[in-house]
Amino acid sequence: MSPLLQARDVAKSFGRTLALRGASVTVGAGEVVAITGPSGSGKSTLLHCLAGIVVPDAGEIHYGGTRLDELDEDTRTRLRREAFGIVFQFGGLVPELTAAENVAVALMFGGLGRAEASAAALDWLKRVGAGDCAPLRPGDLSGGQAQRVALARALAPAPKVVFADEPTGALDSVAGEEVLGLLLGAAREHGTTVVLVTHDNRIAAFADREVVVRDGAVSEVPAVTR
Ligand SMILES: Nc1ncnc2c1ncn2[C@@H]1O[C@H](COP(=O)(O)OP(=O)(O)OP(=O)(O)O)[C@@H](O)[C@H]1O
Repeated sequence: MSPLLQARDVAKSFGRTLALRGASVTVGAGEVVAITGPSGSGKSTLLHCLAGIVVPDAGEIHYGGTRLDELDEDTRTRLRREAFGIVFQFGGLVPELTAAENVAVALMFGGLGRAEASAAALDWLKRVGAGDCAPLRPGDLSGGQAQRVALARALAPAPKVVFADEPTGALDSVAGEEVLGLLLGAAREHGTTVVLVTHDNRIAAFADREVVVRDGAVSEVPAVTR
């Protein structure tokens, strides 16, 4: 499998807190990788560095042939919008927009016109079982509905990589596995690479590979034969 994403010796501090101290990880194209580890070990920070949301203090982030950490902010943001889909624990939806508009806006960033984007947004909401949510604003959605809408928004523009930070964290285990099933089903269908942070071993077991972060560094767990 050819490497698509790589963190090399990444360090990141927040004030006096050293969140990452030389973390390295390689993710292959089409691979589903779960980042696990104790609370506060640096999982989210590593995900944010890989996704170009946080710029490391030291080390390198490679995406394809591009040094993500060396791009200026505008270029990094553009690349993120074009190539990455991002799902956060509590959805991270824009509160003023309806569910359908939240998804449509992501498609319009990708170049679709308003009418096309609205139609495609509705299709995606139906695909993730959130068709009824289309006219509702995030404040009127349950946690599970918001997660489904966030998933539709992340997947609709056909990203190369989906980054998900505790994508099932706000859900009970049944709903969590369902949302994860939708994410992995869509990803495997399209060959999308998925990097997800989870503290839940059952969720991690669905990944191709688990990467464990401890004290800001990575110890990779070998691929499990299933
Ligand atoms: N924006 C920030 N400002 C200050 N400190 C931060 C920030 N982000 C992370 N940290 C600190 O960096 C360390 C690593 O945090 P991170 O969120 O990456 O860990 P985590 O493994 O994802 O934790 P959790 O499982 O609890 O979400 C923690 O000590 C955290 O408090």
